[in-house]
Amino acid sequence: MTAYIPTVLTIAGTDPSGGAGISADLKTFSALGAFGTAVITAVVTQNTRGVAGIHQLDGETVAGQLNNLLDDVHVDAVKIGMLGTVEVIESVAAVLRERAPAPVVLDPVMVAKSGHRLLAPDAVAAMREQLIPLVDLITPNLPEAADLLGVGEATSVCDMARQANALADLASGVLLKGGHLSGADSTDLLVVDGRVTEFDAPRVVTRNTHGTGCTLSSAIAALRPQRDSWVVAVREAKEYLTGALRAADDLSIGSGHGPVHHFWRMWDDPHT
Ligand SMILES: Nc1ncnc2c1ncn2[C@@H]1O[C@H](COP(=O)(O)OP(=O)(O)OP(=O)(O)O)[C@@H](O)[C@H]1O
Ligand SMILES: Cc1ncc(CO)c(N)n1
Repeated sequence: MTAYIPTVLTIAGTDPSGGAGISADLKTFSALGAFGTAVITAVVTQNTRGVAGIHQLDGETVAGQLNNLLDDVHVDAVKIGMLGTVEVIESVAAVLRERAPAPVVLDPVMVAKSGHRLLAPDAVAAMREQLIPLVDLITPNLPEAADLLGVGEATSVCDMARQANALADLASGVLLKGGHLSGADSTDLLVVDGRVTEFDAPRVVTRNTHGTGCTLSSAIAALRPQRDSWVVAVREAKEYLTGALRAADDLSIGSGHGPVHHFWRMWDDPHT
C-alpha cells in the first residue's frame, strides 16, 4: 500500500539559525510524514540571541509566490507564521479568499522571544479583521491573545479559558498557548465548535525554547490531514513538541535560546 504523504505549505519568515520560522516549519513537516513547501514573507537577520534586522518582502511578491505554487501544486494544509505588515496580510487574505486551500492554521506571530517586533503594530487590526475570519485555527501565545482582544495578558489558566472563549468569537478554532505562564505543566486550551479541550504537558526545563510556537503550529498543520479531528491533531502535535523540547539538550546550537530538536522521534521509535 502506498503511504499517504500530505503536502503542507508554510507561509512565514526565515531564521538562519534554523530554530524558528520556515526552517522549523519544514523540519517539523518532514519529521511528521508530510512534504513541505514554503512561501517566504520576510528575510530575518536573527540567531539564537535575537533579531538584528528584517528585510520585509512586499505583498505582490508574497502573493506571486503563493499563486505560482498553487497553480501547480495541490496543498493539503497551510500553516501561516510571520507576515510582518498590513500589505502582506492583505495579499495573503486575498489569495485565501479566492482559492480557499483548507485547512489553514494561523500562528499570529507578533514578537520574537528576544522581544523584537515581527509584526508592525498597525497590522494587528488587519490580522484580526481580514485574516482570522478566513482560517480554521489560530494559535496565539498569551501576549498575542491579549493584543488581539485589546485586554491585559492572562496570568492563570482561568484567565486563559475566558480569553480562549472570547477569541472563539473571532475565529473558527482557537488554540491558546500557555507557554508564557509558569508552573509544573505547560497548558494550552483548544476551542473548536464551542467545545473546550485542555492539553497539559510537563514543563521541560531547558534554555532551548526558540521556535516552540512555530513547531507546534506546523505540527498541527502536518498532522491535521492525517488525523480525523483537530483534538487528535493538537494532542499529537503537543506530544511531538514536548519530545523535541526534551531532545533539545542533545543539541548545542548558539549561545542564546537554542532550537528544539526535530528528529527525536526517528531515533526513539523502534519501528524506524
Ligand atoms: N518549557 C516548556 N515545556 C513544555 N512545553 C512548553 C514549554 N514552553 C512552551 N511550551 C509549549 O510550547 C508551545 C508554544 O508555546 P509558547 O507559548 O511558548 O509559544 P510562542 O511564544 O508562540 O513560541 P515562540 O517562541 O516560537 O514565539 C505550547 O504548546 C506551550 O505549551
Ligand atoms: C521568522 C520567525 N518567525 C517566528 C518567530 C517566533 O519565534 C521568529 N523568531 N522568527
